[in-house]
Amino acid sequence: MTTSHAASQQVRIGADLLRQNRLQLGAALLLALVATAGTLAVPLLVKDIISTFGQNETITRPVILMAAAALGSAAAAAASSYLLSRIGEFMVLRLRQRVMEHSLRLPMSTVRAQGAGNLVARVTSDAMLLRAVIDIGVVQLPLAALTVVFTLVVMAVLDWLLVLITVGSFALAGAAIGWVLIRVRRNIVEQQDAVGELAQRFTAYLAALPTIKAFRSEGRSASRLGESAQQLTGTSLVGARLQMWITPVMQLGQQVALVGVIIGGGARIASGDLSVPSFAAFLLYLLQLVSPVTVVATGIGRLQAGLAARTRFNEFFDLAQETAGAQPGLSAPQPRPGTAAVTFEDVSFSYTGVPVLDRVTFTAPRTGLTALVGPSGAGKSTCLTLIDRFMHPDDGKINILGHAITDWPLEELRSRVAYVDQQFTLLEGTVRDNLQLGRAEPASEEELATALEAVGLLQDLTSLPDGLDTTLGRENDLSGGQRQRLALARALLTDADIVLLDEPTSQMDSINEKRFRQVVDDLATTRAVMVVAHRLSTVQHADHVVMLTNGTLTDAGTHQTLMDRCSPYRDLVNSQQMQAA
Ligand SMILES: Nc1ncnc2c1ncn2[C@@H]1O[C@H](COP(=O)(O)OP(=O)(O)OP(=O)(O)O)[C@@H](O)[C@H]1O
Repeated sequence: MTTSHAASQQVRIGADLLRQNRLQLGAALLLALVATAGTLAVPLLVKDIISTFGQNETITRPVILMAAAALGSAAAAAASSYLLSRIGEFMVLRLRQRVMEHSLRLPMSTVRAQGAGNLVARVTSDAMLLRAVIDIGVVQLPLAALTVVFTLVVMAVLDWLLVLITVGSFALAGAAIGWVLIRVRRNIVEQQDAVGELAQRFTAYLAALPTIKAFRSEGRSASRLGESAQQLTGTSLVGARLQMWITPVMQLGQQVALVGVIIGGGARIASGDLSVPSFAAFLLYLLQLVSPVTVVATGIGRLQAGLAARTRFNEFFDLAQETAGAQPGLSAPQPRPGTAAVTFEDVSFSYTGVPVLDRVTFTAPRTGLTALVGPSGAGKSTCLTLIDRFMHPDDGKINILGHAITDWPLEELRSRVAYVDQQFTLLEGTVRDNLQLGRAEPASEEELATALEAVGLLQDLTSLPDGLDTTLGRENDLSGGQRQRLALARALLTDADIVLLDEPTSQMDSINEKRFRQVVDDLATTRAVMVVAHRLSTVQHADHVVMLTNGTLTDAGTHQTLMDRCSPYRDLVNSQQMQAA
């Protein structure tokens, strides 16, 4: 059963905005209307001033009115624009928060398929594009359209024939731009895909930087990245070639209108159908019309970009989150007494169609150390990831603490399983944050010290510049072995019933490996500890050994039983003893 957040996660800009910003949006709209009214009033006031000259009256009043209209309009426009920016920023904030949370709740396979860089591009550039929908679409565009209509109405009152000339000229330009805008939207989706692809490749190359440097591949890698950047540039240039027409075509429309209006207006004045002040006001309106008409034309282009970004967000929010397991609301199951910690029954699993585990059956008891051994690629790590439900078996049954794995709500399952992966991952955060990752409640100083002492890290970490509050990840990093021991201390600080350790001693020296064995033995007295290990010395004393070869179970039992009856295991042990000798 998947958590079907999809429908509720969709980006519904209109509904979202109205719900959360009703007052601010109303104020922004009102201020924008005031600004537009002020702008519209100015030419009429100019007409009054010209008429006043003819009547030999004082012009003080219309001049003051005109100045007040112009200044008031500017102030209202500024305030409206700030309010809109504010609404847009908060919408982008909420969207970014949702994208990041949704990304973290996706299944690992989906995150791998999407690529980290692609997800980063959503939070950065896609979110910025979507902001345009607020900046432009909510107030500016409707208001500009309204201004155009009002202006045309006032112009029609001044002279209907000249308005027909104006509308005809702009309509021709509009039709040409409409053709362009349809293509702009398609191009913007392609551009955003290319931005995601570039970010994805760059992130992957940065993650592999030590290898790139070690193999002197900076130049070759840079030129491959350059190719991705070139692809993006190619797509962006197609967009630029489309968009370059918008403003010139609008200006052309305006020039045609201007010439037509001047010729037509001249004829109308000569025939006595139009007064000079009205013609002056008409011309001012015509000049004023260009700005809102251009806002409409370019605004529709930016709106298209925002809507294209919205489509990408909706596709992203359609990705199903991790399966939640048991129905929400049902009380979480309790471990069944007397049952094994982990049971695999005929479990099969494949990565995108390639079989990795084939009907694997084994049991890990409730307490004690279970070792998963076998040649490289046998499927040992895959078994651990299935236990933490990062992935699902294609077939077979996995039971955890007496219940089918899917009967556990995901959160509950993971609170009962502590997992130390092969990369002994550290988060960018303080040592303390890293240690407490699996805990609901913060650990006391004493608990932290005990866990660090147990893995032999107390001295190393307390002598860092800020002790346990030192931030790891950028300037301060730990050695491979220290990372491994910190990851183990993190598992010690949880009260998980099952501890999964994937290659936990691969980077430890012999002193720390010995210490590790002691820690694991102590842990295994009260919990189930499952260890994947290549170095059999780490796990030879295990209560239970499970050997896998090529995705199938070879044998399971104590070390001695397997030595007696399982020749592949014997060979594995002997080959390591020979290497050690
Ligand atoms: N993300 C993945 N996508 C596709 N195939 C994968 C993925 N991870 C592992 N595999 C494949 O699954 C098989 C089992 O891998 P797994 O890591 O479980 O083996 P392992 O026994 O732990 O190996 P090792 O001891 O080398 O760590 C291998 O053939 C591997 O190539």
